[in-house]
Amino acid sequence: MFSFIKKGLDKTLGAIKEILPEKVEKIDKTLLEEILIESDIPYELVEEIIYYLPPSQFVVRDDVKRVLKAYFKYDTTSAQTEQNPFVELVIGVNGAGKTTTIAKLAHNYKKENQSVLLGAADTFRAAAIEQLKSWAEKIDVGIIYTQQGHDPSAVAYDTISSAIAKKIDHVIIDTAGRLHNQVNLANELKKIVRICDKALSGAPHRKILILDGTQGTSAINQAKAFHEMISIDAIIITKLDGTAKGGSLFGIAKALELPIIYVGVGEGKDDLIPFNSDDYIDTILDSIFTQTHG
Ligand SMILES: Nc1nc2c(ncn2[C@@H]2O[C@H](COP(=O)(O)OP(=O)(O)OP(=O)(O)O)[C@@H](O)[C@H]2O)c(=O)[nH]1
Repeated sequence: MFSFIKKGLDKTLGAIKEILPEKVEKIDKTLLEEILIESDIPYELVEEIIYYLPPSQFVVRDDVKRVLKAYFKYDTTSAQTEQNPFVELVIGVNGAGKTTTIAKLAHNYKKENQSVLLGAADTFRAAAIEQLKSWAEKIDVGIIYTQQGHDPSAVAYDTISSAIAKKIDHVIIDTAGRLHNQVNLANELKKIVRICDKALSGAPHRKILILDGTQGTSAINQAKAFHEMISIDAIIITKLDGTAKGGSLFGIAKALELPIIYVGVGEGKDDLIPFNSDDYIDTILDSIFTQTHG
């Protein structure tokens, strides 16, 4: 797992190495500040991190770790997936990596010998339905879909009902990332949430927001808008492998006060790894300090 997060942070670690070619035992806070800014931690946060460090000009690994770790206090290590079916609603703007992430998530569950049914409730674009169908085939899981333009809530309802009838463990429902306008989108998402609850009281059990990690801090505003619409439960950051902005996770965790549950580190079905803030922070600190973790 450790090497997996390293794969996702490869470009970020490369950028750190440009600033700091040799690892150090103690780091000058001015240099640390530069590294944190370069990895796309929002500036106010960098200032805050520096403020919470000991007053001396040079700081050691443990000092930095303690301060960085505090930003991930919302993380949960285990998912509350005891409900059957466990219903997840996946939300995010087009291109964030929603479809791919749904496939990866489904593949993960399958690897744990759990059954999965997908619901193609992004009925706004025909391509979205086709793309999810093609992934469902590739990873060999069932999918409920309808024609473009049909009611997405009906798809959500049918998917959950079908999963209950077939005793399926996991339902993952795709949603539209964009409609004609923002109000329509909000209304549609709220309706889907209501209808899920009608199909199975308490569903959806987890509303997951997909954020593109290459967008850095600008993803935060997007996330806030979705959070206001339907109150998100957890975040997945995609394309961490494609960016040198690996530090943006601090900004996202702090601004949204939500757990980051997985990160996407590639385009394949196995490229979704559970997010562990200790591994993430240690991997970054390993590229700065000679002292190893543990
Ligand atoms: N490198 C990398 N690429 C990713 C990752 N996740 C998704 N992608 C790519 O990002 C692109 C968009 O992903 P989609 O899953 O189609 O995104 P979407 O949000 O469903 O977007 P629409 O299909 O436009 O609604 C695709 O080319 C994916 O292969 C990731 O973790 N790493």
